[in-house]
Amino acid sequence: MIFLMDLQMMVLDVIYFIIRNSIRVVLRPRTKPIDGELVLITGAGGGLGQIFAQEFTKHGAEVVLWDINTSSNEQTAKLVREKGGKAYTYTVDVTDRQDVYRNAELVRRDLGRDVTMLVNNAGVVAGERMLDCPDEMIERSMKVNCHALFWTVKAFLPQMKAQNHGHIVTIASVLGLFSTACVEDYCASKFAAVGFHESLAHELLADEVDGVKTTLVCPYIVDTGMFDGCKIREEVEQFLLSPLDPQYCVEQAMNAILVDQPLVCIPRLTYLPFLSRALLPWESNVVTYRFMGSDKCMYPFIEARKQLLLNNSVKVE
Ligand SMILES: NC(=O)C1=CN([C@@H]2O[C@H](COP(=O)(O)OP(=O)(O)OC[C@H]3O[C@@H](n4cnc5c(N)ncnc54)[C@H](OP(=O)(O)O)[C@@H]3O)[C@@H](O)[C@H]2O)C=CC1
Ligand SMILES: CC1=C(/C=C/C(C)=C/C=C/C(C)=C/C=O)C(C)(C)CCC1
Repeated sequence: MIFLMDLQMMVLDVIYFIIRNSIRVVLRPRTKPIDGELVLITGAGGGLGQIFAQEFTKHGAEVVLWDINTSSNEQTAKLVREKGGKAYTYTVDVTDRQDVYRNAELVRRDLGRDVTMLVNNAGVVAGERMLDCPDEMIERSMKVNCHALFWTVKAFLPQMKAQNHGHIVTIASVLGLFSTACVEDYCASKFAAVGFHESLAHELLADEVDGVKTTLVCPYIVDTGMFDGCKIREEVEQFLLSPLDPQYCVEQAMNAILVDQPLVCIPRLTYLPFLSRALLPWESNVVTYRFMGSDKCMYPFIEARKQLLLNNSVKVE
């Protein structure tokens, strides 16, 4: 009897959330205020990190900027301060867990308060075909895109849980939900990041830590330079899916974060290949990939990276 009542409640809840989320696509729910929050962004010196820092500042939050590259990180801080915001910079290699724990402690001591929002944004890609890819590059992708999530979450989640207040944001990728050829290191690490994030979100809910929110951000190609050269079929790119403007991508991510949305794919159209991967036979997906030119979309990207490396080594010599 209790089982049947639970089943009925569950079905009603499922229907309620489908309707609620469909309405939310049209009528955006009210955004939460984040003035006074302390937001830590990793990879803050990069394309998206720099814009995230400015967007969080616009909403009144203070930002702690972590990057392995001191000068680009300082550049982000400068942009934040020019906008009247408060930024604190730390040079951190997120793959080095002792460096992460040490700097987390430093942040706590320097600022005398806890980080309340963590944006795991640092990311890398090898940009080599599987068999040409040096082992160290594969390891680096796994360490930056996946292992680092464990270290930063271990460093900052305990205080969020203690206060029952916080937000963990993971910048993954659509390539963490479906894959394509020649980015094995990246796909493996981003699928892992998605798995990590979702399991953590379930853990928080199972433990009834309802004040710590989670948002998984999965963007398509963004024009930051990271995937320069990556190209699908011209007609599809032109009429359906062009690379995202970084500012647009971050604004969409912010919209999701500020309404505590658990998952956002940017643009929305990329939910489709995610669904078709799960629902259609493998071969059906393969023919779709061929038609859309997404089977070989990384070929020009890898060529461009090779060219870049060649030019750089020529310059060094
Ligand atoms: N660009 C795209 O097409 C897409 C990107 N994404 C994801 O968005 C995120 C941001 O990407 P984007 O801004 O384009 O990339 P960028 O390369 O512009 O920025 C990444 C930043 O992370 C830093 N970083 C790299 N390794 C470490 C490390 N070990 N410790 C600390 N910081 C590190 C980089 O420093 P340095 O420059 O010195 O290497 C760089 O400043 C990534 O997670 C990426 O995977 C998702 C979908 C699409
Ligand atoms: C595979 C695939 C597509 C192309 C996806 C591409 C090209 C994604 C690139 C993503 C990047 C570079 C993410 C970085 O994090 C389409 C056209 C959506 C159609 C269906 C399958």
